[in-house]
Amino acid sequence: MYIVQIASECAPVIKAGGLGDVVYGLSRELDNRGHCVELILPMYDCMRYDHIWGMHEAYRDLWVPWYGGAIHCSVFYGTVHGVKCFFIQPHSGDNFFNRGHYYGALDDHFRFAFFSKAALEFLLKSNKRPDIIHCHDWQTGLIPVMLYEMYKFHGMDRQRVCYTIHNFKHQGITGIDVLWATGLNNDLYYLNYDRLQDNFNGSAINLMKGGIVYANYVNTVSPHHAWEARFENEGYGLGHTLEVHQQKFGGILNGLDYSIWSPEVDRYIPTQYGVEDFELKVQNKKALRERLLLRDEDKPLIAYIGRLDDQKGVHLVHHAMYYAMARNAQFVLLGSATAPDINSWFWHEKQHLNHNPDVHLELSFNEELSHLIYAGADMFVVPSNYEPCGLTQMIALKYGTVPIVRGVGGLINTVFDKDYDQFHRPEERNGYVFFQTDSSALESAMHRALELWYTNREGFYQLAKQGMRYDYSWNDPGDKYLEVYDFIKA
Ligand SMILES: Nc1ncnc2c1ncn2[C@@H]1O[C@H](COP(=O)(O)OP(=O)(O)O[C@H]2O[C@H](CO)[C@@H](O)[C@H](O)[C@H]2O)[C@@H](O)[C@H]1O
Repeated sequence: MYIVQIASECAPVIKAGGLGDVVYGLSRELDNRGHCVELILPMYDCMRYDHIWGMHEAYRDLWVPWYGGAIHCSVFYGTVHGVKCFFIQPHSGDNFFNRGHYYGALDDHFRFAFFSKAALEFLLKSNKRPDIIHCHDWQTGLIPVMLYEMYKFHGMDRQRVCYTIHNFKHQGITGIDVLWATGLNNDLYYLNYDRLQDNFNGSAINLMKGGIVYANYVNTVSPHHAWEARFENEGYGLGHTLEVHQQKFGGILNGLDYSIWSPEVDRYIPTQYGVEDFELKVQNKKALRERLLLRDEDKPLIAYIGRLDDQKGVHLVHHAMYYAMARNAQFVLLGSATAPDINSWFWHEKQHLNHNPDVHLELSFNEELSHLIYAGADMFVVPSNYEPCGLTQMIALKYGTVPIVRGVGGLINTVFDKDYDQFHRPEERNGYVFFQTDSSALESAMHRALELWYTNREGFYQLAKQGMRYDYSWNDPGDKYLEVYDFIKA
């Protein structure tokens, strides 16, 4: 099958979070199975060019219609660790992708609407006719809309779209100007409840809703979150739209690329290990402590890695840090915040705890360090408010780092409580789960994990090894996406 993925991220060249991992991992999986997979991405100034091989200009004069005129673009081609990628570079005063960051500009809706338009225009002009176009999140929500309302009439009538939602909170709610910019124009037609009109703001369009309405198949990234999005408030206002389109909506759990995320082959950790030689893991704990100048004593080490965002339950992350200290454990945090208040809160904490030999806050994005933390920590907290899938708990499991998670979204599909899980036998359980959003709920789960570490070390290691035996690779999700593609293919 010929599959083109269109997305705003692809790890490790462009990674702000889990979207990048998934776009890369799924593409590689499908490629390994013999399918032809190509990616179309924006050519950001700040992406990691050191991960692109053989970059060269592949299409010189791509003129992308935009408002009444057209924007001149070049398309570059290169491979990212084996995955074929096209990068779109517009030459215009708007500097859409030369902002020094991926997201967070005031004109983000225009930047990614332009990207969506340019990606389709590139497919059209270069005569690429994939069986499946797979696009992701609000940034590419307009792709199925433009495909079915415009490009279909220019010879792209056999392309089918799978649309994956990684985060319902960010939907791309914007004014009708975007319709005029992209040439969809007819605002009365699109500003309709059955099409792009936002479900709550009648004069705004919602790009994610457009993706849901027009795509041939829509999914979010775990079965439980698919349920939450429809029946609880986790669809952030799109619940009714999902209800209307329920026959083409589902949940497919993300996978992990174990050629990158496995302690047996990880290039970024000093000592590789697996279930059989689990005792070597402690060497990475030592290396992590050395690197972060933490005291080397017989104490458990608890970690958090992730965006510092309301979604991630930052108040509980903060609480976990102080609870760890109160329980004579160590805590390492690697995260970055985009919201100024959360950012300054954690910088303040960092200064306050700077000389504490049991805590380290690393407030940056650091892919290499994240590997050492997964390998070096004993426990890993994920106290999210909501979590469509969550990759960090799955990575932690693979590294024998016991996850302590809140029971929401994909966390509930992947972590099974050692003491209370009712659906898995004791030897299949792999972590700790709590449900409420208050600090005592978190404390009770952390307490159970710490007690096991302090009073029954062998039992704790046994639990860690049970986690390592789970297979959260792309094997199974790869099958599921291919079933979807087969089902919708023309
Ligand atoms: N400061 C930092 N330094 C280095 N690495 C860092 C880092 N902060 C985060 N990471 C890495 O980024 C990834 C984050 O994965 P998450 O599942 O938490 O994704 P996120 O919430 O961004 O994305 C959304 O999409 C993904 C993918 O579908 C869903 O799993 C998730 O639930 C949904 O919210 C992990 O690989 C993690 O190691």
